[in-house]
Amino acid sequence: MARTPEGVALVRGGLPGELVEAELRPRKNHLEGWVKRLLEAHPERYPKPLPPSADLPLAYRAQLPLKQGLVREVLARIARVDLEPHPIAPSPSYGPEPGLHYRTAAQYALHPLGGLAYRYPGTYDLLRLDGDPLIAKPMEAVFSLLSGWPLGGLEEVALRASLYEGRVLVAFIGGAPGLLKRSARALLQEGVAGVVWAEASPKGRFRGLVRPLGGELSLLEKFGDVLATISVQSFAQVNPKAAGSLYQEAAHLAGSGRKAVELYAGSGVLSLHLAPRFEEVVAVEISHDAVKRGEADRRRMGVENLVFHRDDARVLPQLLPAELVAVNPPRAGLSAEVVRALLEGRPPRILYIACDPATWARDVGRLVRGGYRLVFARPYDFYPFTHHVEVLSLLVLGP
Ligand SMILES: C[S@@+](CC[C@H](N)C(=O)[O-])C[C@H]1O[C@@H](n2cnc3c(N)ncnc32)[C@H](O)[C@@H]1O
Repeated sequence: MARTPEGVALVRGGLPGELVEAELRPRKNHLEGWVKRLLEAHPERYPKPLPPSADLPLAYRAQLPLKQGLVREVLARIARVDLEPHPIAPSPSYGPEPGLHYRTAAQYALHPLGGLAYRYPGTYDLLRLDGDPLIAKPMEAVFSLLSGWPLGGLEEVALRASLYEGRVLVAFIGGAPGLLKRSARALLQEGVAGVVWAEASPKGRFRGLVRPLGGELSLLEKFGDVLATISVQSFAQVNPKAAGSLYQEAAHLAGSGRKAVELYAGSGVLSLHLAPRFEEVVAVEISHDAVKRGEADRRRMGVENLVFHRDDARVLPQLLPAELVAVNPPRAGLSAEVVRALLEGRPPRILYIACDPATWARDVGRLVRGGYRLVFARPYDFYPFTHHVEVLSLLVLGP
Protein backbone atom coordinates (compact mmCIF):
# COMPACT_ATOMS: atom_id res chain seq x y z
CA MET A 1 0.00 0.00 0.00
CA ALA A 2 1.33 3.45 -0.89
CA ARG A 3 0.07 6.99 -0.51
CA THR A 4 0.17 9.05 -3.69
CA PRO A 5 -1.01 12.62 -4.34
CA GLU A 6 -4.08 11.07 -6.09
CA GLY A 7 -4.96 8.84 -3.13
CA VAL A 8 -4.16 5.43 -1.63
CA ALA A 9 -2.66 2.94 -4.12
CA LEU A 10 -2.58 -0.83 -3.77
CA VAL A 11 0.35 -2.14 -5.79
CA ARG A 12 0.54 -5.85 -6.51
CA GLY A 13 3.98 -7.35 -6.59
CA GLY A 14 5.39 -4.67 -4.30
CA LEU A 15 6.65 -5.37 -0.80
CA PRO A 16 6.57 -3.07 2.26
CA GLY A 17 9.50 -0.60 2.18
CA GLU A 18 10.26 -1.03 -1.54
CA LEU A 19 10.56 1.78 -4.07
CA VAL A 20 8.78 0.79 -7.28
CA GLU A 21 7.45 2.26 -10.48
CA ALA A 22 3.86 1.10 -10.97
CA GLU A 23 1.14 1.56 -13.53
CA LEU A 24 -2.03 2.56 -11.66
CA ARG A 25 -5.68 2.44 -12.64
CA PRO A 26 -8.45 4.18 -10.73
CA ARG A 27 -10.86 1.99 -8.78
CA LYS A 28 -13.92 3.15 -6.83
CA ASN A 29 -12.14 4.48 -3.72
CA HIS A 30 -8.47 3.90 -4.47
CA LEU A 31 -5.88 3.25 -7.17
CA GLU A 32 -4.67 -0.20 -8.08
CA GLY A 33 -1.84 -1.51 -10.19
CA TRP A 34 1.23 -3.62 -10.77
CA VAL A 35 4.93 -3.16 -10.29
CA LYS A 36 6.46 -2.28 -13.67
CA ARG A 37 9.99 -1.55 -12.46
CA LEU A 38 11.72 -2.25 -9.18
CA LEU A 39 13.90 0.66 -8.03
CA GLU A 40 14.85 -0.39 -4.48
CA ALA A 41 14.20 -4.02 -3.53
CA HIS A 42 13.27 -5.49 -0.14
CA PRO A 43 16.42 -7.17 1.29
CA GLU A 44 14.63 -10.52 1.36
CA ARG A 45 12.92 -10.28 -2.06
CA TYR A 46 12.85 -13.65 -3.85
CA PRO A 47 15.51 -13.28 -6.55
CA LYS A 48 14.08 -15.47 -9.37
CA PRO A 49 11.13 -14.75 -11.73
CA LEU A 50 7.68 -15.73 -10.46
CA PRO A 51 4.29 -15.56 -12.20
CA PRO A 52 2.17 -12.47 -11.39
CA SER A 53 -0.22 -14.56 -9.26
CA ALA A 54 2.70 -14.82 -6.80
CA ASP A 55 1.95 -11.56 -5.03
CA LEU A 56 4.31 -12.26 -2.10
CA PRO A 57 7.73 -12.48 -3.80
CA LEU A 58 9.71 -12.91 -0.57
CA ALA A 59 12.21 -15.53 0.63
CA TYR A 60 10.05 -18.39 1.96
CA ARG A 61 11.18 -18.04 5.61
CA ALA A 62 10.14 -14.36 5.57
CA GLN A 63 6.61 -15.16 4.31
CA LEU A 64 5.59 -17.23 7.34
CA PRO A 65 5.80 -14.54 10.08
CA LEU A 66 3.75 -12.20 7.86
CA LYS A 67 0.94 -14.77 7.56
CA GLN A 68 1.10 -15.59 11.28
CA GLY A 69 0.88 -11.85 12.02
CA LEU A 70 -2.10 -11.42 9.70
CA VAL A 71 -4.13 -14.07 11.53
CA ARG A 72 -3.13 -12.65 14.93
CA GLU A 73 -4.14 -9.18 13.75
CA VAL A 74 -7.61 -10.10 12.38
CA LEU A 75 -8.38 -12.05 15.55
CA ALA A 76 -7.64 -9.02 17.72
CA ARG A 77 -9.05 -6.31 15.43
CA ILE A 78 -12.06 -7.96 13.75
CA ALA A 79 -13.07 -10.84 16.05
CA ARG A 80 -11.95 -8.98 19.21
CA VAL A 81 -10.76 -12.28 20.63
CA ASP A 82 -7.69 -12.57 22.81
CA LEU A 83 -6.02 -15.81 21.65
CA GLU A 84 -2.50 -16.32 20.35
CA PRO A 85 -2.79 -18.57 17.27
CA HIS A 86 -0.65 -21.71 17.23
CA PRO A 87 2.48 -21.39 15.06
CA ILE A 88 1.76 -21.51 11.32
CA ALA A 89 2.13 -24.90 9.61
CA PRO A 90 4.49 -24.23 6.68
CA SER A 91 3.79 -25.79 3.29
CA PRO A 92 5.33 -29.28 3.20
CA SER A 93 8.31 -29.60 0.93
CA TYR A 94 7.98 -30.64 -2.73
CA GLY A 95 11.68 -30.34 -3.59
CA PRO A 96 14.95 -28.81 -2.41
CA GLU A 97 13.69 -25.20 -2.45
CA PRO A 98 10.89 -24.54 0.10
CA GLY A 99 7.61 -23.09 -1.16
CA LEU A 100 7.97 -24.13 -4.83
CA HIS A 101 6.20 -26.82 -6.92
CA TYR A 102 3.19 -27.14 -4.61
CA ARG A 103 0.33 -26.25 -6.98
CA THR A 104 -1.43 -29.24 -8.53
CA ALA A 105 -3.84 -27.02 -10.50
CA ALA A 106 -3.18 -24.10 -12.83
CA GLN A 107 -4.94 -22.25 -15.60
CA TYR A 108 -3.25 -20.21 -18.34
CA ALA A 109 -4.38 -17.92 -21.13
CA LEU A 110 -3.12 -18.59 -24.66
CA HIS A 111 -0.90 -15.74 -25.81
CA PRO A 112 -1.83 -14.49 -29.29
CA LEU A 113 1.85 -14.77 -30.28
CA GLY A 114 2.02 -18.36 -29.02
CA GLY A 115 2.87 -19.82 -25.64
CA LEU A 116 1.13 -19.78 -22.28
CA ALA A 117 0.43 -16.58 -20.40
CA TYR A 118 -1.02 -15.24 -17.16
CA ARG A 119 -3.74 -12.66 -17.25
CA TYR A 120 -3.21 -9.79 -14.82
CA PRO A 121 -6.32 -10.04 -12.59
CA GLY A 122 -9.13 -7.68 -13.60
CA THR A 123 -7.50 -6.78 -16.96
CA TYR A 124 -6.99 -8.23 -20.44
CA ASP A 125 -3.20 -7.76 -20.19
CA LEU A 126 -1.19 -10.93 -20.69
CA LEU A 127 2.27 -11.84 -19.48
CA ARG A 128 3.93 -14.59 -21.52
CA LEU A 129 5.50 -17.23 -19.26
CA ASP A 130 8.69 -19.21 -19.84
CA GLY A 131 7.85 -21.51 -16.94
CA ASP A 132 6.00 -21.60 -13.65
CA PRO A 133 8.12 -22.58 -10.60
CA LEU A 134 4.99 -22.97 -8.43
CA ILE A 135 3.42 -25.89 -10.34
CA ALA A 136 3.86 -29.51 -9.31
CA LYS A 137 6.68 -31.42 -11.02
CA PRO A 138 4.44 -33.73 -13.14
CA MET A 139 2.88 -30.60 -14.73
CA GLU A 140 6.19 -29.19 -15.98
CA ALA A 141 6.46 -31.47 -19.02
CA VAL A 142 2.84 -30.71 -19.98
CA PHE A 143 3.52 -26.97 -19.54
CA SER A 144 6.43 -27.12 -22.03
CA LEU A 145 4.42 -29.26 -24.42
CA LEU A 146 1.51 -26.79 -24.42
CA SER A 147 3.86 -23.78 -24.67
CA GLY A 148 5.13 -24.99 -28.03
CA TRP A 149 1.80 -26.32 -29.31
CA PRO A 150 -0.24 -24.60 -32.05
CA LEU A 151 -3.44 -24.29 -30.00
CA GLY A 152 -5.27 -21.86 -32.30
CA GLY A 153 -8.80 -20.78 -31.36
CA LEU A 154 -8.46 -21.69 -27.69
CA GLU A 155 -8.81 -19.09 -24.94
CA GLU A 156 -7.30 -20.93 -22.01
CA VAL A 157 -5.92 -24.27 -20.84
CA ALA A 158 -6.28 -25.75 -17.37
CA LEU A 159 -4.08 -28.43 -15.83
CA ARG A 160 -4.66 -30.67 -12.82
CA ALA A 161 -2.05 -33.10 -11.54
CA SER A 162 -2.25 -36.00 -9.15
CA LEU A 163 0.97 -36.40 -7.17
CA TYR A 164 -0.26 -39.81 -6.04
CA GLU A 165 -0.52 -41.05 -9.65
CA GLY A 166 2.16 -38.73 -11.12
CA ARG A 167 -0.22 -37.91 -13.99
CA VAL A 168 -1.94 -34.84 -15.40
CA LEU A 169 -5.40 -33.95 -16.76
CA VAL A 170 -5.85 -31.10 -19.26
CA ALA A 171 -8.87 -28.93 -20.18
CA PHE A 172 -9.05 -26.93 -23.40
CA ILE A 173 -11.26 -23.89 -22.76
CA GLY A 174 -13.01 -22.10 -25.65
CA GLY A 175 -12.72 -22.77 -29.39
CA ALA A 176 -14.56 -25.58 -31.13
CA PRO A 177 -14.35 -29.08 -29.57
CA GLY A 178 -14.56 -30.79 -33.01
CA LEU A 179 -11.33 -29.09 -34.12
CA LEU A 180 -9.47 -30.03 -30.93
CA LYS A 181 -9.88 -33.81 -31.07
CA ARG A 182 -6.59 -34.34 -32.92
CA SER A 183 -4.67 -32.16 -30.44
CA ALA A 184 -6.29 -34.10 -27.58
CA ARG A 185 -5.26 -37.45 -29.11
CA ALA A 186 -1.71 -36.21 -29.57
CA LEU A 187 -1.54 -35.09 -25.91
CA LEU A 188 -2.74 -38.52 -24.78
CA GLN A 189 0.05 -40.08 -26.87
CA GLU A 190 2.52 -37.81 -25.05
CA GLY A 191 1.36 -39.29 -21.71
CA VAL A 192 -1.37 -36.85 -20.59
CA ALA A 193 -3.98 -38.87 -18.62
CA GLY A 194 -7.13 -37.24 -20.04
CA VAL A 195 -8.38 -34.20 -21.96
CA VAL A 196 -11.73 -32.41 -21.79
CA TRP A 197 -13.10 -29.41 -23.66
CA ALA A 198 -14.94 -26.72 -21.70
CA GLU A 199 -17.09 -23.92 -23.02
CA ALA A 200 -15.72 -20.42 -22.25
CA SER A 201 -18.70 -19.46 -20.09
CA PRO A 202 -19.45 -15.91 -18.89
CA LYS A 203 -20.87 -17.58 -15.73
CA GLY A 204 -17.34 -18.51 -14.66
CA ARG A 205 -14.72 -21.19 -14.84
CA PHE A 206 -16.23 -24.60 -15.79
CA ARG A 207 -19.78 -23.33 -15.31
CA GLY A 208 -20.76 -24.11 -18.94
CA LEU A 209 -20.63 -27.29 -21.05
CA VAL A 210 -17.79 -29.75 -20.46
CA ARG A 211 -17.14 -32.57 -22.96
CA PRO A 212 -14.61 -35.39 -22.79
CA LEU A 213 -12.13 -35.47 -25.68
CA GLY A 214 -10.25 -38.62 -24.68
CA GLY A 215 -8.50 -40.52 -21.90
CA GLU A 216 -9.56 -40.41 -18.25
CA LEU A 217 -11.92 -37.92 -16.64
CA SER A 218 -10.55 -38.20 -13.12
CA LEU A 219 -7.53 -39.30 -11.10
CA LEU A 220 -6.96 -40.24 -7.47
CA GLU A 221 -5.05 -37.92 -5.13
CA LYS A 222 -3.93 -38.51 -1.56
CA PHE A 223 -5.12 -35.98 1.05
CA GLY A 224 -4.02 -37.10 4.53
CA ASP A 225 -5.62 -40.51 5.18
CA VAL A 226 -7.94 -40.39 2.17
CA LEU A 227 -7.56 -41.17 -1.54
CA ALA A 228 -9.96 -38.77 -3.24
CA THR A 229 -11.19 -38.46 -6.82
CA ILE A 230 -10.09 -35.23 -8.53
CA SER A 231 -10.94 -33.80 -11.94
CA VAL A 232 -9.67 -30.83 -13.92
CA GLN A 233 -13.05 -29.07 -13.84
CA SER A 234 -14.04 -29.17 -10.18
CA PHE A 235 -12.75 -27.87 -6.86
CA ALA A 236 -10.15 -29.72 -4.84
CA GLN A 237 -7.37 -28.26 -2.70
CA VAL A 238 -4.29 -27.50 -4.83
CA ASN A 239 -1.58 -28.25 -2.23
CA PRO A 240 -2.42 -31.87 -1.36
CA LYS A 241 0.24 -32.43 1.31
CA ALA A 242 -0.66 -29.21 3.19
CA ALA A 243 -4.40 -29.92 2.94
CA GLY A 244 -3.76 -33.52 4.07
CA SER A 245 -2.07 -32.39 7.29
CA LEU A 246 -4.85 -29.88 7.94
CA TYR A 247 -7.54 -32.60 7.56
CA GLN A 248 -5.59 -34.87 9.95
CA GLU A 249 -5.24 -32.16 12.60
CA ALA A 250 -8.92 -31.17 12.05
CA ALA A 251 -10.05 -34.78 12.67
CA HIS A 252 -7.98 -34.87 15.85
CA LEU A 253 -9.54 -31.59 17.09
CA ALA A 254 -13.05 -32.78 16.16
CA GLY A 255 -12.95 -35.49 18.85
CA SER A 256 -15.62 -38.15 18.58
CA GLY A 257 -19.33 -38.65 19.26
CA ARG A 258 -22.66 -39.69 17.79
CA LYS A 259 -23.20 -37.22 14.94
CA ALA A 260 -21.09 -34.75 12.94
CA VAL A 261 -22.35 -32.43 10.19
CA GLU A 262 -20.00 -30.88 7.62
CA LEU A 263 -21.23 -27.84 5.67
CA TYR A 264 -19.54 -26.73 2.40
CA ALA A 265 -18.08 -30.23 2.26
CA GLY A 266 -16.82 -30.33 -1.35
CA SER A 267 -16.25 -34.00 -2.13
CA GLY A 268 -16.22 -34.75 1.59
CA VAL A 269 -12.49 -35.33 2.20
CA LEU A 270 -12.83 -33.95 5.75
CA SER A 271 -16.02 -35.96 6.31
CA LEU A 272 -14.15 -39.12 5.29
CA HIS A 273 -11.56 -38.25 7.97
CA LEU A 274 -14.39 -37.77 10.52
CA ALA A 275 -16.25 -41.00 9.65
CA PRO A 276 -14.10 -43.30 11.88
CA ARG A 277 -14.70 -40.97 14.87
CA PHE A 278 -18.49 -40.49 14.71
CA GLU A 279 -21.40 -42.93 14.47
CA GLU A 280 -22.95 -40.79 11.73
CA VAL A 281 -21.54 -38.06 9.48
CA VAL A 282 -23.64 -35.84 7.17
CA ALA A 283 -21.86 -33.85 4.43
CA VAL A 284 -23.72 -30.92 2.82
CA GLU A 285 -22.46 -29.54 -0.49
CA ILE A 286 -24.12 -27.50 -3.23
CA SER A 287 -22.14 -28.78 -6.25
CA HIS A 288 -23.55 -31.89 -7.98
CA ASP A 289 -20.15 -32.82 -9.35
CA ALA A 290 -18.41 -32.65 -5.95
CA VAL A 291 -21.15 -34.80 -4.36
CA LYS A 292 -20.84 -37.34 -7.17
CA ARG A 293 -17.08 -37.62 -6.63
CA GLY A 294 -17.53 -37.83 -2.85
CA GLU A 295 -20.14 -40.56 -3.17
CA ALA A 296 -17.74 -42.54 -5.42
CA ASP A 297 -14.92 -42.15 -2.86
CA ARG A 298 -17.21 -43.19 0.01
CA ARG A 299 -18.24 -46.34 -1.85
CA ARG A 300 -14.67 -47.20 -2.93
CA MET A 301 -13.51 -46.83 0.70
CA GLY A 302 -16.46 -48.89 2.00
CA VAL A 303 -17.55 -46.12 4.42
CA GLU A 304 -21.16 -46.82 5.54
CA ASN A 305 -21.82 -44.05 8.08
CA LEU A 306 -21.39 -41.00 5.78
CA VAL A 307 -24.36 -39.49 3.93
CA PHE A 308 -24.08 -36.70 1.33
CA HIS A 309 -26.80 -34.06 0.93
CA ARG A 310 -26.67 -32.08 -2.32
CA ASP A 311 -28.04 -28.93 -0.78
CA ASP A 312 -27.46 -25.42 0.48
CA ALA A 313 -25.76 -24.98 3.88
CA ARG A 314 -29.00 -23.28 4.99
CA VAL A 315 -30.48 -26.76 5.66
CA LEU A 316 -28.43 -26.94 8.88
CA PRO A 317 -31.41 -26.64 11.33
CA GLN A 318 -32.94 -29.83 9.82
CA LEU A 319 -29.71 -31.75 10.54
CA LEU A 320 -29.25 -30.78 14.18
CA PRO A 321 -28.68 -31.85 16.92
CA ALA A 322 -25.07 -32.90 16.34
CA GLU A 323 -22.03 -32.84 18.63
CA LEU A 324 -19.90 -31.26 15.91
CA VAL A 325 -20.57 -28.95 12.99
CA ALA A 326 -17.59 -28.50 10.65
CA VAL A 327 -17.63 -25.64 8.14
CA ASN A 328 -15.26 -24.78 5.28
CA PRO A 329 -17.02 -21.98 3.39
CA PRO A 330 -15.83 -20.06 0.31
CA ARG A 331 -14.04 -16.73 0.82
CA ALA A 332 -17.25 -14.86 1.70
CA GLY A 333 -17.47 -16.87 4.93
CA LEU A 334 -20.70 -18.02 6.58
CA SER A 335 -24.01 -16.49 5.56
CA ALA A 336 -25.94 -14.67 8.30
CA GLU A 337 -28.49 -17.51 8.07
CA VAL A 338 -25.90 -20.20 8.85
CA VAL A 339 -24.50 -18.17 11.79
CA ARG A 340 -28.06 -17.81 13.13
CA ALA A 341 -28.70 -21.55 12.72
CA LEU A 342 -25.49 -22.31 14.66
CA LEU A 343 -26.40 -19.89 17.47
CA GLU A 344 -29.92 -21.31 17.72
CA GLY A 345 -28.95 -25.00 17.31
CA ARG A 346 -25.95 -24.66 19.68
CA PRO A 347 -23.83 -27.67 18.65
CA PRO A 348 -21.21 -28.20 21.43
CA ARG A 349 -18.25 -27.90 18.98
CA ILE A 350 -17.75 -25.95 15.75
CA LEU A 351 -14.72 -26.75 13.60
CA TYR A 352 -14.14 -23.81 11.26
CA ILE A 353 -11.69 -24.12 8.34
CA ALA A 354 -11.26 -20.82 6.50
CA CYS A 355 -9.59 -19.62 3.33
CA ASP A 356 -10.14 -15.94 4.13
CA PRO A 357 -8.93 -14.84 7.58
CA ALA A 358 -10.94 -11.58 7.52
CA THR A 359 -14.38 -13.19 7.00
CA TRP A 360 -13.37 -16.00 9.39
CA ALA A 361 -12.58 -13.40 12.09
CA ARG A 362 -15.93 -11.68 11.42
CA ASP A 363 -17.78 -15.00 11.90
CA VAL A 364 -15.70 -16.02 14.93
CA GLY A 365 -16.58 -12.64 16.53
CA ARG A 366 -20.31 -13.30 15.96
CA LEU A 367 -20.10 -16.84 17.36
CA VAL A 368 -18.10 -15.69 20.40
CA ARG A 369 -20.62 -12.95 21.15
CA GLY A 370 -23.32 -15.64 20.84
CA GLY A 371 -21.80 -17.84 23.56
CA TYR A 372 -18.94 -19.79 21.92
CA ARG A 373 -15.27 -19.72 22.93
CA LEU A 374 -12.42 -19.93 20.42
CA VAL A 375 -10.07 -22.54 21.88
CA PHE A 376 -7.77 -23.26 18.93
CA ALA A 377 -6.56 -21.48 15.81
CA ARG A 378 -3.65 -22.37 13.54
CA PRO A 379 -2.73 -20.74 10.22
CA TYR A 380 -1.73 -23.17 7.46
CA ASP A 381 0.34 -22.14 4.48
CA PHE A 382 -1.39 -23.76 1.49
CA TYR A 383 -0.26 -21.08 -0.98
CA PRO A 384 3.40 -20.06 -0.63
CA PHE A 385 4.43 -16.88 -2.50
CA THR A 386 0.87 -15.52 -2.30
CA HIS A 387 -0.87 -13.51 0.41
CA HIS A 388 -3.39 -16.33 0.95
CA VAL A 389 -3.51 -18.21 4.25
CA GLU A 390 -5.85 -20.92 5.53
CA VAL A 391 -6.95 -21.15 9.16
CA LEU A 392 -7.98 -24.21 11.15
CA SER A 393 -9.96 -23.38 14.27
CA LEU A 394 -12.17 -24.86 16.97
CA LEU A 395 -14.94 -23.15 18.92
CA VAL A 396 -16.69 -24.73 21.90
CA LEU A 397 -19.93 -23.78 23.55
CA GLY A 398 -19.81 -22.16 26.97
CA PRO A 399 -17.50 -19.91 28.96
C1 LIG B 1 -13.56 -23.84 0.23
S1 LIG B 1 -14.48 -25.12 -0.58
C2 LIG B 1 -14.26 -26.43 0.59
C3 LIG B 1 -14.44 -27.80 0.05
C4 LIG B 1 -13.98 -28.96 0.92
N1 LIG B 1 -14.32 -28.81 2.32
C5 LIG B 1 -12.50 -29.23 0.73
O1 LIG B 1 -11.68 -29.02 1.65
O2 LIG B 1 -12.12 -29.66 -0.36
C6 LIG B 1 -16.12 -24.56 -0.38
C7 LIG B 1 -17.20 -25.49 -0.89
O3 LIG B 1 -18.47 -24.93 -0.56
C8 LIG B 1 -19.39 -25.20 -1.60
N2 LIG B 1 -20.48 -24.21 -1.43
C9 LIG B 1 -20.50 -22.91 -1.79
N3 LIG B 1 -21.64 -22.32 -1.39
C10 LIG B 1 -22.38 -23.27 -0.76
C11 LIG B 1 -23.65 -23.27 -0.10
N4 LIG B 1 -24.37 -22.17 -0.02
N5 LIG B 1 -24.08 -24.41 0.45
C12 LIG B 1 -23.33 -25.54 0.40
N6 LIG B 1 -22.12 -25.61 -0.21
C13 LIG B 1 -21.64 -24.49 -0.78
C14 LIG B 1 -18.55 -25.06 -2.87
O4 LIG B 1 -19.13 -25.76 -3.94
C15 LIG B 1 -17.21 -25.67 -2.41
O5 LIG B 1 -17.17 -27.05 -2.68
